[in-house]
Amino acid sequence: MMRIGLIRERKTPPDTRVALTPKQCANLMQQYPGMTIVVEPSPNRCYTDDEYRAEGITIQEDLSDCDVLLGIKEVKIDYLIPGKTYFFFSHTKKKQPYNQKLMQALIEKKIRMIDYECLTHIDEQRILGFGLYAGIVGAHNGLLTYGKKTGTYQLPAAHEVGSYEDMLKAYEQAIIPNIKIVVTGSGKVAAGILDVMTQLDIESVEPEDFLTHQYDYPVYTHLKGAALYARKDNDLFHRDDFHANPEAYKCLFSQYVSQTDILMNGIYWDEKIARLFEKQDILRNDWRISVISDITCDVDGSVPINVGASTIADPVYGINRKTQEKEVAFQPNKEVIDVMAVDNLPNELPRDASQYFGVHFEKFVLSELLKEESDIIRRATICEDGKLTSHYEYLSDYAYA
Ligand SMILES: NC(=O)c1ccc[n+]([C@@H]2O[C@H](COP(=O)([O-])OP(=O)(O)OC[C@H]3O[C@@H](n4cnc5c(N)ncnc54)[C@H](O)[C@@H]3O)[C@@H](O)[C@H]2O)c1
Repeated sequence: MMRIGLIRERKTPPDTRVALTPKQCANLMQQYPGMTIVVEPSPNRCYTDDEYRAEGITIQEDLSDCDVLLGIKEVKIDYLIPGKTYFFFSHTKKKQPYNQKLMQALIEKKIRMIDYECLTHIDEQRILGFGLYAGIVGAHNGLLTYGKKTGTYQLPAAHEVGSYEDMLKAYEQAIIPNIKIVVTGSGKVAAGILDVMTQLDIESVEPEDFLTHQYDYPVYTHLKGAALYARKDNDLFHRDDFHANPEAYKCLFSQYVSQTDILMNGIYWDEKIARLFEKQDILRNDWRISVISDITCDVDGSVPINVGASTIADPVYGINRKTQEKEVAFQPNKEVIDVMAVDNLPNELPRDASQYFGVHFEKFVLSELLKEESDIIRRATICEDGKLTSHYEYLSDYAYA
């Protein structure tokens, strides 16, 4: 017997995504007769309370009779119910200062905190995330921006269209000019970007050909691993060594800046990893990139001209190549590079993103949760019974302060 509650998102602005769609809830209750799923009402969720009711799901304010509570973003401390098992993105595993109080409250309230971000397969690949839809929306926004900046074609904004299916209908009319696109990354974001490239019939070409050929149709090349990084001492690339010693590697992107119209950035990045280019590179005479869709979206990170996250309502800003100052976007000249830096891209297609998330939650996580013992759940449990679990003891000074 397990009672699962879908909690209401309370951050401002409210996140509209949800861990399970109405249909997924109904299917799970049918599949597992001992399981009940109830939903806390919400005026903002991308699936309405009525859509849950229509599938026979109970809407209830008080979730204290549930065993497991599923959210998306950090739960406000006052709303944490002591002793429960919670799943959400807690953003505590890197000792994020802004969530230290939340971490301490999880300990105090003896909550079993299972963080979606920490659910991994044995090889450390993440199981759950919204990266695919970040990649899809980020690629779409990059193309939309290029069309608007150059006046060559128009695409509707993803959040105006509302679903990926309808976005694909818009692609049937879109004629993309003979541009060259670089896609970076090796995870779920990159998979989403590549999906859009395929849907728009943009041809894939090898990195060497991309650098040396011009094409009379739109093309992209996908840079990851050895095509993007090489050891400084011997020019080789080994994935495990790169993950362990990123400082020993240089980035090979610089040769692409003279051959690329749009950069779609979907890499994993941290401060030890070389940037794709340096700020002063945008002054190069051979600089060609006019749009950067920085889906990775670290401020002053792998894309050093990311000067801050933008919003779904106002997703793009310009960066003047000479002054490096922010300017209005979509100016039809080469002196301003347009940067798309939305950091909550999946919220543009929240119904698709939630559906995708729910499928993976059901497939890889729920079955583990129902087991007596699960390595996947154990590895992702940050704390329980008022203590950090052994995997997360490194958080002691942060969690018990
Ligand atoms: N803008 C947005 O709305 C948005 C949404 C989701 C994700 N993102 C960002 O996009 C980036 C990529 O996300 P993703 O979903 O593709 O990630 P992912 O976990 O699916 O893939 C990450 C990839 O990076 C590789 N990698 C390289 N060095 C690594 C290291 N030191 N540690 C871990 N992995 C390493 C992994 O092997 C993996 O292939 C992240 O920075 C993420 O924060 C942005």
